[in-house]
Amino acid sequence: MRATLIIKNIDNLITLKGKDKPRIKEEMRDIGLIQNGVIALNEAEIIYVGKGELPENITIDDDTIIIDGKGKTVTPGLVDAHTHLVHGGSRENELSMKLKGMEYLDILAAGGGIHSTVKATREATFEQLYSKAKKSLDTMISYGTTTVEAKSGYGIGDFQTEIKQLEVARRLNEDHPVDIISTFMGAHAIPKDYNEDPDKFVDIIINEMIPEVSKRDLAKFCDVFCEKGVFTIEQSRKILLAALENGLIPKIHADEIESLGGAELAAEIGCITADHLIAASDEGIKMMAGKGIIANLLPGTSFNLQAGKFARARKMIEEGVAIALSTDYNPGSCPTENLQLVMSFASLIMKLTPEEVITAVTINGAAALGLEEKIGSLKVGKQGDIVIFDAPNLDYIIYHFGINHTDKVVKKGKVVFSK
Ligand SMILES: N=CN[C@@H](CCC(=O)O)C(=O)O
Ligand SMILES: [Zn+2]
Repeated sequence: MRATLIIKNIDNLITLKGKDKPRIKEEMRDIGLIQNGVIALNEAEIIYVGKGELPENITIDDDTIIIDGKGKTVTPGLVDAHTHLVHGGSRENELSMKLKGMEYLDILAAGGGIHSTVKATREATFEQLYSKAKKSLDTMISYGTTTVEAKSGYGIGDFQTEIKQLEVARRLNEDHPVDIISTFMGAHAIPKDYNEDPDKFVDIIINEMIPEVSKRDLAKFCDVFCEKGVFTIEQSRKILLAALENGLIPKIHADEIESLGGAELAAEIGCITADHLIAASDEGIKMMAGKGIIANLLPGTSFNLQAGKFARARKMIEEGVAIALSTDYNPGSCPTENLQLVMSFASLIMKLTPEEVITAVTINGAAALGLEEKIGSLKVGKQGDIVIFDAPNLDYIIYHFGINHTDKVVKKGKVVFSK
């Protein structure tokens, strides 16, 4: 078979070969490392992965792109399965408030935080949102991210703004090399007009918004911010059950700040992921393991909220919960697109091994988006999404933190970023 692109002499080729399922426990440390590796693609598809030379049945010609992997570490394209990609404005004005001791939920309750991004997002045109999000996608791809989840959630009471966000994401998915998977998050904050009767807003989400998003095929997932002062467990349950009834896959911002029982609810409903989980209870973690719910952890947010608390990733792995890692890129609690930095935080602070970290941002990230059969590992037949790191080994990428190690990014068989 003809190769259109090959990468050869790869010092460390991390394939993540193995089952197309979320990896748990010791599976998270089995990364399918090949030294002196070679990989061949035919257009968007991987046609060979091995050691040494290409076999004779893989042919090359003058048009084949040949990349030398000497001194490099090669991995599957990184998956960022939790972002608030499309939004207006930025919130650096919150830094001085935080430095004075004001906390995230205090800023939100005072009408700032998410509410100020809601205002900026409502005021922004489609084109303004598009070009701001496109810039972020360009940054993400430069750090090796090839698939991104993008939530709505900055329209809240204003459904047209939610739709505008989802339509921007849809257009960017068509125009930009990064694949974007959309999530409807109308339940991101209680609009001020419904402060006295939040259940009325929940009813609108359930009876009007979710059916319309589903009918217009604007999102694959539905998310809710289940948190003290935001959506209660009971309200979150209703919203996620309505999502299921309308064919949207439920996921949840769970136990980010307070231990409300979000992890338990994720297990009860059968969410694809529960995200954040900084304050998740022992019981919640056990229940997630029992039901196979993926923990999508966001250590960049813990770092930025200065809460001094990170999700108990080691405990989760011991209990058999599959871990994914994402940026949570958003203008308030985690203003960074840099997934490599998140990988370093996960190891240096949450004590994951480099092998567990790379599993979390590849095959487990893919599983967090229901895409584990298509992306997340380098196997024959899978999509050719690949990162070439200018790093001699995996540990180096994580240990040498805060800089961009990407040399090249291949998306669907095409070089889409080159240093
Ligand atoms: N916590 C809720 N949502 C985001 C923050 C959004 C914002 O502050 O604008 C999060 O995941 O942390
Ligand atoms: Zn979030």
